Amino acid sequence: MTTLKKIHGLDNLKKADIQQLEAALQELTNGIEKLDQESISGMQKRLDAKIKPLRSLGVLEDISQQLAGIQRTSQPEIKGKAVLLMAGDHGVVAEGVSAAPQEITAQMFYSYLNGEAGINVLARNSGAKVICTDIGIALPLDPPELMANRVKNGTGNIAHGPAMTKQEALLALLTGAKVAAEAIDSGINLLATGEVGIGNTTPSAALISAFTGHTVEEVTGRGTGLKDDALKHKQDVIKLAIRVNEPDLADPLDTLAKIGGLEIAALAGAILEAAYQHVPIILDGIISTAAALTAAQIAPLSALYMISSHNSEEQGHRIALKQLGLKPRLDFNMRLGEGTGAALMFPMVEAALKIADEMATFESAGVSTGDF
Ligand SMILES: O=C(O)c1ccc[n+]([C@@H]2O[C@H](COP(=O)([O-])O)[C@@H](O)[C@H]2O)c1
Ligand SMILES: Cc1cc2nc[nH]c2cc1C
Repeated sequence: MTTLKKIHGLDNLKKADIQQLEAALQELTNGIEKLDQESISGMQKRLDAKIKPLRSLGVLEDISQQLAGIQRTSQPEIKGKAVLLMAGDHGVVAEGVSAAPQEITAQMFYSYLNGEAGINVLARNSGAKVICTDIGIALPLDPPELMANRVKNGTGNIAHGPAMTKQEALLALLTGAKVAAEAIDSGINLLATGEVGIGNTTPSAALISAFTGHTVEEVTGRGTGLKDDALKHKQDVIKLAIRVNEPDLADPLDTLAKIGGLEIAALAGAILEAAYQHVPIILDGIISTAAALTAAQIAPLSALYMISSHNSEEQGHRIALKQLGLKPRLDFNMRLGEGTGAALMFPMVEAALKIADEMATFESAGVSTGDF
């Protein structure tokens, strides 16, 4: 993995003050462009010449066109794939909002590094790397270098106060951007989002409720497996968190800092960086999509670079996708997170480009054309 010298004008994010971090984010968001329409039309022409009724490959054709628009060529290529897995803890677990104990975040982080978790298996299956970042685990890690990107040891308890300061949220976001930029610099040009963080379906639901206007009940699910009573309690905690913190909904960074999470901020930054660098990014489940919503609130054009994957069992995921103008493509009753749903989408994206590259045309195959 390469280490970039500068990220949006800054040499050392940790040493930057809030104005410098704000300026870097501004530079990042201002640089996100629309997709290239000429390349999209060029891809559509290529697809329309293939031996099939027009548009008969449906979503595969949509994906080919999106990739053409993103890469700004009618001949897009995938050179390398990676899941960016961000790990962070949540002070709100003290309220009993998760069925799992907090130490699992750190324990699972080692499993990812050892290549033995669900995401490692599915990423390997698709020939993708898993790039793991501790952005805010609560426990110390060994060796300490693993904590190089950590912003703080978990968020504050949002039932009592803000998750992060604005400076911490900016730092987490730009660190996520840096991780994405390093991956892209190493030759990766198809990214996917992944995360681990016990308790993180709580801030995800809070953000989705804040950004979509849907009720807390509509967007809150059972996470790792809460029973009925505990689900009702989780909803009450989320309502309390929104009441106590009074996020300024017109200011996405304020909302992210007050009721979000460190890994959510890092994923939002990674998504913005992917868009900035004309790289498509596949979204995983509810936490990834809460990050994507945050990114789209900061820079609406970033949504054009997102590819949806599955429909998480976690209530609220579909609502968040809809707000982004996306539909789930796989319905596998999954709710693991880590990027597992997104990793299943890698072969679909590659299949879409293979159609454009390998399928015969009416002319090359000598197949008759007609009104279809
Ligand atoms: O991706 C999803 O849609 C998803 C749905 C439910 C749970 N998770 C994972 O489970 C953890 C969060 O669940 P919880 O109950 O602790 O909030 C976190 O590590 C996520 O990766 C992930
Ligand atoms: C075991 C376990 C694995 C996970 N991976 C992502 N979130 C998780 C939560 C738990 C509880």
